[in-house]
Amino acid sequence: MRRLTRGRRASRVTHVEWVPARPGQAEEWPAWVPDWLVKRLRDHGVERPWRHQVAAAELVRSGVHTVLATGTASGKSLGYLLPVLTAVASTQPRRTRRRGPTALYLAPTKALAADQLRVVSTLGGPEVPAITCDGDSTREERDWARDHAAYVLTNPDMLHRSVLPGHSRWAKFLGSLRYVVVDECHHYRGVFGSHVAQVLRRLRRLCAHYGADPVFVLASATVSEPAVSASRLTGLPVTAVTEDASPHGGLAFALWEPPLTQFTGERGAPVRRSATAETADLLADLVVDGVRTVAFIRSRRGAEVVALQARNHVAEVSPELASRIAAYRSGYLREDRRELEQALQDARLLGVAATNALELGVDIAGLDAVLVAGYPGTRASLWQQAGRAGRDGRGALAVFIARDDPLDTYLVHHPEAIFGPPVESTVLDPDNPYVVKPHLAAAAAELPLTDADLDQFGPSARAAIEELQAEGKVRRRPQGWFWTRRDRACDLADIRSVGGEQVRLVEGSTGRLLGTVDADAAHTTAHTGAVYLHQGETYVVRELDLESAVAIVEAADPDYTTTAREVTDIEILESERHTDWGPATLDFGSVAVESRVVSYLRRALVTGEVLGEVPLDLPPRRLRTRAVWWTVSDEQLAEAGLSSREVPGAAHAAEHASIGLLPLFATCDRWDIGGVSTGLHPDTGRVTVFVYDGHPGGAGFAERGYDAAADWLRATRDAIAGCGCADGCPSCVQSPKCGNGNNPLDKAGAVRLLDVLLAGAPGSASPE
Ligand SMILES: Nc1ncnc2c1ncn2[C@@H]1O[C@H](COP(=O)(O)OP(=O)(O)OP(=O)(O)O)[C@@H](O)[C@H]1O
Repeated sequence: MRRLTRGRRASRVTHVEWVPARPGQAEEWPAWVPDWLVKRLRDHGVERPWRHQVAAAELVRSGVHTVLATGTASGKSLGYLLPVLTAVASTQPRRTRRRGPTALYLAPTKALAADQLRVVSTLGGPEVPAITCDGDSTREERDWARDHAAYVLTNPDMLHRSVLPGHSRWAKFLGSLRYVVVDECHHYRGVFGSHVAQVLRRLRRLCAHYGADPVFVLASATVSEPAVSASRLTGLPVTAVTEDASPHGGLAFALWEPPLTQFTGERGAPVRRSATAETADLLADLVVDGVRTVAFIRSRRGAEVVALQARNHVAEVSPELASRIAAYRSGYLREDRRELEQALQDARLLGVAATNALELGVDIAGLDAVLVAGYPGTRASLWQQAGRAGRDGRGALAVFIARDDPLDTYLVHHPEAIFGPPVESTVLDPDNPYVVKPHLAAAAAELPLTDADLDQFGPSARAAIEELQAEGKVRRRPQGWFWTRRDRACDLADIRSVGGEQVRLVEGSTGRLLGTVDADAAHTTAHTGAVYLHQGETYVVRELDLESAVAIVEAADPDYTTTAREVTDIEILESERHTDWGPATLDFGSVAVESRVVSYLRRALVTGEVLGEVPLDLPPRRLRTRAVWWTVSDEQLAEAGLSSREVPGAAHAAEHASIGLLPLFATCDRWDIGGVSTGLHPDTGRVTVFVYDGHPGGAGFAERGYDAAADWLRATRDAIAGCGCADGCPSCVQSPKCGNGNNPLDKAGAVRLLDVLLAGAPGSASPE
C-alpha cells in the first residue's frame, strides 16, 4: 500500500478503510441435519455451521420464506442447502424410490447453475438426485429431471418458456415441490426483475394447482431492505437474515481518484486521467512486487487495454514477469475459469485484468489484491469484486479507482456510502402493466385464469386481462379466461428484453446473425457509426436500417468509444404521489417522453479525450413511463440568487448529476434512466427537473428516487459541491449523453438551487 502511494500519487488516495479481521462464530449442527450430510460437510472442511447459516436454515425448515443477505463468500449456499437437502434426500435404494419432496433452484446464469450442481452433487451424493435443466439439456436429461430428480437447477428463462407452458408433464415434480431457491436474487431488478416476479407468480399458481405450496429461500448480496425486494419479487412475506457470522481476513480498502490532466474536454472542462490508465499502472506495480492481483474492468476491450499496458510497463523492468499478466476474456466457460483460478493459485499468473464475467462463482484463494476500475454499477458488485481479496484469511488490499462521472466522484469522497450501512436497494416493480399483460396471457394458456388468480398478479392485472380480451387473445368462459390462439402465449414476453420490436445485428461480411437488440436501445447503442460490444467482441455499426429492423455491423478494433446524445421532451400525464417540501414540490407519476438521438460523441479509449461529435438523423421515439420530478418556487429562486438567465443552466446541471447519483440508491444503470430539466415547464408553471425510467411502464427506479429523494438529492448536491473542478466537468455535472452538448450548465447555480430545494426536505435543519 505504502509503495503505491509514494510521492506524487499520495494525493490520489482519498480514503483508506482498514476493515479488521473478524473471527467466525460457529454453532452446533441442528439436530435434524442427518449424519450423512454432516459427515460429508466435515469431509469437505466444513466443521461447524456459522451462526447465520443456522438462523436461515431453521427459518426455512420451519416454513418461513427467507432471504439470506450476508457478505461475499459467507456461505449462503449452506444456509439453504441444510434444510433443502435434508428434506428432499431419500435413503431408499434408488429402484424402489417413490417420488418424494422436490426442490427447484433458480440462477440468473447457466454457468452459476452448473457450478451449484457440483456443490449439490458433492453434498447430496446418491441421496439427492440432481441435474441442471436449461436450454442446453438434451431431451433425455429433461425427461430425467422431470421424472427422477429431487433437485433441479435451472433459470427463470427455462421456467418461462418450457417448464411452465409444459407443466402437465412436470405435474408430479411441481406437485411435490417443497422449496424454491432463488440464488443471487439481486440480479432480478428493473424490467428483468418485473418479468421474473411474474414468472414466479405463474409458478406458484401451478404449484397450488398440483397441491404444493413451496417455501421460497433467496440468497442476495448485502443491500438495503433485502426483505422488501424479496417480497416484491416473490409476492410473499419474506424474513431476512443479514447478520454475517463468517470469518474474514483484514482488508485495506483504498479509494483512488485519478489526477486532472492537461487535456481539456467539452467546453474547456478539465479531463481526469482515465481509470483504465491508472489501473494499468497499479496492476504493473503490484505484479512487480509479486502481489497476486485481479483488476476488474467494465468492458472486455478495457480489460485487454489494461493487461496490455501493464505488460508493457512491467516489461521495462522484467520481460519474464510481463508474461505473467493476462486478460480474462473467455466468457463464462467453466474450464477457463478453473484454469485461471489454478494459474493464479500456483502463481503462474500474477496479474489478471478481467471483466465482471469473473465476478460470479469464482473461488480464488490467495488473492492478495483487487483493483476495481470504475464503479461496477452496484455496491453489491463492488463488494463481490473487492471480496475476492483475502479469501484465505490473510490481510489483503482492495483499491477502487474512480472514473470521471458523478457517482464515482461522490463515492471516493464519501467513504460512508461504501463502508456504512447499504443505501442501495434492489428495485423492481412487479406491477408494470406492460410486463404483467404478456405473463397473464401465458398464465391463461397454462390454466384458465380465475378472478381469484388475478389478485395474485397484482393491481394492474384486471385492466390487462380486459385488454387481452379486447384484442381477441383471451376469451372468458365460466371457468375463467382462456388463451384462444394457436401460437405460444409465452412468446409474447421476452424476459431479458425491455419489450417492443427487435433489431437484428447482422455481420455485413459474412451475413451472420449475431443477435438482436431492442429497437429502442438500437437508437442509442446501434446507430450508424456506433462502436457496439457484443458478447465482449467489438463491432462498428456500418448502417442502422430501422425500416427493415437491421443493423449491419463489422468486426473492428477502434481505439475510441461512442456515446449517443439525445434530446428529450416530457409531458406529465398524472401525478400519483406528491409531497411538499415547504414551497418546493416533489412528485412521482406517469409521463409521456419523446426523445430523439441527434448525434454521437467519439472518445479516445485510453485518455477519454473527446475526439469529435457526428450528427445523426433518427426519428423521435415515444415512451409512456414513470418519473420523479421536483420544482421550486420563484421566491426560492430569488433566495438562491438565481436570475432567470441562470436558472436553466442550474437546473440542467442538477439534473445531470442527479441521474448520475440515482444508481447509488436504486440498483440501476445510468443508462436505464433519463432526465429532462426546464426553466419553465408548461405542466407545472415552474422550473422543473424530471428523472424518468427509460422503459415502457417504468421499472421502479424513479419511484425509489421519490422514496429516497431527500438522501438522493443531498448526495447529488454534495457530489457537485465536492468536485475539484471550477465550472463543471464529467466528474460532476457534464453528461456524456446530453443532446444539448452540455450547454447551458451552471455548477455553482446547481448547488444553490439544490440548497433551496433541500431546505424544506425531511431531515434538514430548519432555516434560521
Ligand atoms: N460453516 C462453514 N465453515 C467453513 N467453510 C464454509 C462454511 N460454510 C461455507 N464454507 C465455505 O465457504 C466458501 C463460500 O461459500 P459459498 O459459495 O456458499 O458462499 P456464498 O455466500 O454463496 O458466496 P457468494 O458471495 O460468491 O455468493 C465455500 O468454499 C464453502 O465451502
